Amino acid sequence: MHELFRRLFRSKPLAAQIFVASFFVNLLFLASPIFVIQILSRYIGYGFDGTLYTLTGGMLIALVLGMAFTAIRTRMCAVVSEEPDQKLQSAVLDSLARIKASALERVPQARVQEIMAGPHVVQSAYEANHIAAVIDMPFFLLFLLAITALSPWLGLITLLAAIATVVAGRMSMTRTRAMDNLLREELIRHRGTVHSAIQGAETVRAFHAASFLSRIWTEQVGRLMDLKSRLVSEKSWGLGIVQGLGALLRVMIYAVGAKLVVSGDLTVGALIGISILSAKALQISTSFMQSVQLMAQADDAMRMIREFMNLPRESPGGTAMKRFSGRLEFKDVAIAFPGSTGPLFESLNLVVEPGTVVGVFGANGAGKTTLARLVAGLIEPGRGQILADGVDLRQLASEWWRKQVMYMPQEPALLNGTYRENLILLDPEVDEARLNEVVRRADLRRFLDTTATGLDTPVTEGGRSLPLGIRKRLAIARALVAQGRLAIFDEPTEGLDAEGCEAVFQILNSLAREGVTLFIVSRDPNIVKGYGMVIDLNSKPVPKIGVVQKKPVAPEQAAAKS
Ligand SMILES: Nc1ncnc2c1ncn2[C@@H]1O[C@H](COP(=O)(O)OP(=O)(O)OP(=O)(O)O)[C@@H](O)[C@H]1O
Repeated sequence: MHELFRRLFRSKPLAAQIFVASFFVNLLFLASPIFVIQILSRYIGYGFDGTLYTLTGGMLIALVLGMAFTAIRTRMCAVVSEEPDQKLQSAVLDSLARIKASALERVPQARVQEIMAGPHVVQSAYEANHIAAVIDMPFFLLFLLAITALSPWLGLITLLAAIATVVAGRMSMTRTRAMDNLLREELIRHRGTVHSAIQGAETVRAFHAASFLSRIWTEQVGRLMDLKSRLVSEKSWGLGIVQGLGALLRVMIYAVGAKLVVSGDLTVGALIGISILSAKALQISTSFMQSVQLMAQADDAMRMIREFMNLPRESPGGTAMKRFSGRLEFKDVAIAFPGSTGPLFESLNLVVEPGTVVGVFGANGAGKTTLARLVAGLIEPGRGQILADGVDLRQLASEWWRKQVMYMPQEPALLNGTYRENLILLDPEVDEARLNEVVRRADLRRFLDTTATGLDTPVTEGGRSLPLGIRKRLAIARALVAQGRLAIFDEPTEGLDAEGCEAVFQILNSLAREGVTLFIVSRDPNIVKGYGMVIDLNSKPVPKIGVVQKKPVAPEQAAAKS
């Protein structure tokens, strides 16, 4: 409800107009019972056709006006949610893009998906008809007053029925809300399993994992079905009560009303009119409760979204230097992941002059990729500092820093867009000539020539169906578009064929010649020969630093020397 008022009173004039329109919508609804009462008591009583025509004409005008006011109100209620819905959508997407990678990694993917779907839940709850249903609630009094004016006893019965509807709805809402939350948690777990089964479809077949999967599946689906059936019976209990109350109200109205008619305190026409009015009054209170229930679900979705949006973010501000030379300094850098018994590495102290080729070396799991991600500014050290030209990476504007870095991750992922859109992410203004040059350097031309639309071919499923070598080449090209003074290549030749490896050597050589600082994680002996400096992460917990060449040297030159 708080969110509804927030949305509604963002524009006070609009809120006032909606209330005025709602007043007329409800007032005009009174026309039909009045018509019934008048027809029954006047026309049937006196048989004068003029009365019938006048009443019918008036009724038709009221109907048309009622429809017009309803349409106007619906349009205005839709406006109430337009901007907040759009803002929520973009805030969620913005959070997804800006939350620190280390924080995002701790949220299960299935939960992130649920959070991303949250704005749709909120949107459905705040649709125009639900907003109108809540605003209609005060006008319940209008109908109650009309009934009470005709018969206080029947007014009291209607009031009691409406109170019972709201109380029953409230009780049902409290019980179903807790169950809804349980169901959501269970669904998130189940979606995680589904996701891993889809991602690992090949593994499931190759390792006969179907029975393993089916055990987990059966347990999860069993819990889900149990929760769903409890929820359905809870909801149908609530629905049953509401329907029962509706029927009970009709019975009571006619039973008490009939007695009043017989005793001469009420006319038949008034009884039928009251019946219409009380049905409308009860419908207002029922719709109100249904909409409030949806809004409570939206509140839960909003709570999840808010928790997500409160996760630590990359700073939007920060320093953007005029020029970055490529000089890096590591001061007492240490990192440990939550749940691990000790640091992955610590006390990393090192100065990397511009143009140095730094090789990162270590066994599987030694922390090579972690170090590469630290330098790329994707994660932050637990202790110490990484300085770029003397400025801590944490103080740099992340957007600016990413443009200084040509980063090629070990497992490159693409976004669903075209190849071109993926390549120009860091520099959407890059000209065609440069793009073609980058494509040539990454040895992508041959592959692109096999496609009908070249760079404009769409990427689907994040590029997972593409051969690893092509994904790597695309990732290299994407990195090169940045044209920074620091290149971080994580296992650049892993999975590449001879031509691909050759293209990587050439790229590394030319970058080294241009004086770009190279940070390379690789076991490829041809690249290893080119290292000017080595960080050995096998030495635990303090990495060993080895200076292989005093001066920066390209891999190609080193290969020639050996
Ligand atoms: N986000 C994370 N959360 C928790 N632990 C992590 C995270 N990222 C990496 N690790 C752990 O840190 C250790 C080092 O991982 P990293 O990927 O840096 O190793 P690596 O040397 O690159 O390995 P490889 O040679 O297999 O590529 C591993 O034990 C890994 O499980």
